[in-house]
Amino acid sequence: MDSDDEYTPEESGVQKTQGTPLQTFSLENLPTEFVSFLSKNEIDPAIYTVTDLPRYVRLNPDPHLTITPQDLEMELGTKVEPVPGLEAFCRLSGHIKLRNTKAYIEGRIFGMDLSSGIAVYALDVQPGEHVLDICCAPGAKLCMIAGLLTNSGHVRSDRSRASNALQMDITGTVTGVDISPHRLSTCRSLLKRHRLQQCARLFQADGTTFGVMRPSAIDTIRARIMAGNKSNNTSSAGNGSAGKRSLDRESYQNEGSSSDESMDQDGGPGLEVRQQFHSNYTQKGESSIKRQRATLERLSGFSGHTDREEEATIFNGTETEGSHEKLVPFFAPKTLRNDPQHRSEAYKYDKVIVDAECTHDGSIAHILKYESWGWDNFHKNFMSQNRLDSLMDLQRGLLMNGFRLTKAGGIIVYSTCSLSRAQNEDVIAWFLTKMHGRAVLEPLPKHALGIPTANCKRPCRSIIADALGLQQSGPGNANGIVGWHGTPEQETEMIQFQDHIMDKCLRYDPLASNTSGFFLARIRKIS
Ligand SMILES: C[S@@+](CC[C@H](N)C(=O)[O-])C[C@H]1O[C@@H](n2cnc3c(N)ncnc32)[C@H](O)[C@@H]1O
Repeated sequence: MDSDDEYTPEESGVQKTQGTPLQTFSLENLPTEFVSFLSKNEIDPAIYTVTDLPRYVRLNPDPHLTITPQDLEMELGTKVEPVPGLEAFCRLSGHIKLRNTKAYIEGRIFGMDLSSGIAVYALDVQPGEHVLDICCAPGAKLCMIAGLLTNSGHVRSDRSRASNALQMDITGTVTGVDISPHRLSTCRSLLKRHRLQQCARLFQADGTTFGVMRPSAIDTIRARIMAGNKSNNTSSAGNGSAGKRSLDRESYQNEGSSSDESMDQDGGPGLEVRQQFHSNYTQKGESSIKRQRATLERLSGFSGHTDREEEATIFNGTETEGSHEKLVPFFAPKTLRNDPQHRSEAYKYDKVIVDAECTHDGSIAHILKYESWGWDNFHKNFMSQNRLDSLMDLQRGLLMNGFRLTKAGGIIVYSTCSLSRAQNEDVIAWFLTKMHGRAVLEPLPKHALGIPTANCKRPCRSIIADALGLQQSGPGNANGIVGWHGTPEQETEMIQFQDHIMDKCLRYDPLASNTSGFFLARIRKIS
């Protein structure tokens, strides 16, 4: 829950604001149930003493809505420093309430933590791509994705004609899904305030079963514009302008990874971070896939595990064309409103972000707000036993469905603002095991922007063994839960698999990184 400024007490399930958050905080104020949750999940309560984390804003890159750091500094009356390497992000010195500022009301800035920005960069959004954001509300990441699709670096900043604006706005789309209608309303308002609504549509649905593929109606419009631009370009050869740019854009789409270079000649947004996160599907990637698959095979000892069957039992949705009910969007611009909602493989998304519902324990600012909002509300919202019991299943279901809706070769980013192992490394370990080589982790830079990350936690071996269908044995712990013990060879494979997850995923925590707590995994869908 990074965009704290987007959350009202009501959106957090609290009826009334009873004051402002404390600037100083004593650990003794934390409720007993929460302390026991932290202890059970090996989360250091000291993270809640870091109450002076820097605040970040992202400046709207739209030239009509932009503001310079200098002007923002004047308006806010506090130091505003651009974050080197992460264009449009600025660090604020003071604890300003952004909601009431002119820059915020006019859609010139977004409140967003750095770690969330890094999650979006891990998606490596390219012009023309179709992105799905599962658990999208209130919408900080969705707006950033929409901005990357419509304001790609220099392209929009010098556009001069209306037709050019249209052409830029439809080169890619983002589809947001959330279960909560009032959070989706906030998301819709954010999109409109920041004038990003042309490429975005929203659905109120359960992200574990949502089945609407990327919009297809847009293909016809795009083809028409591309054809028009080609002839424009021939007739106006030499004079630069709109036609030339549209061809450039077309070649970005055709050339795949080389698009980065062409985009960034003039300095695209977040160049440095995008380069750090960009990882090509190269020979090196392929050998890593083979290694991951072989490890799982050796570990499972030919347990007869069939991932396709498993997947079929998890999903009850169908991916075939045929008669189906169309889902009415919660919000969609005219161009995307009457989409036929094709269901076939060809309409899967290029990139999917699953910013999963979680216990939010890493979001310091949010947790500390309950000091004034009332811990009872916190307990009701996040700590009730029912919720905790079903949360990991929900996260697994969200990730599985995100995977299902991604095209082969596409990227899925899984993130949470929890620091618990169960909601992060364990979900990833379970998922990779179930996918048995059809999904692989891609490396994420441990020191992007020079921000140190915390060590990842060792995923639970019983969960991995269970997912692989391996027999659990041994004396069992105090609760009677029986652990897994393998042959010496299997033990080695198990450790390698756990190390692999710890090595490839990222954790930010307030003590190590001086950011909100955040977990991130980048997954490539192989087939
Ligand atoms: C961590 S917040 C997402 C923050 C958001 N990605 C952003 O950047 O602003 C988690 C969201 O998951 C939503 N959610 C919870 N259960 C869901 C489900 N089954 N399907 C879809 N969304 C769900 C919640 O309503 C909440 O808005």
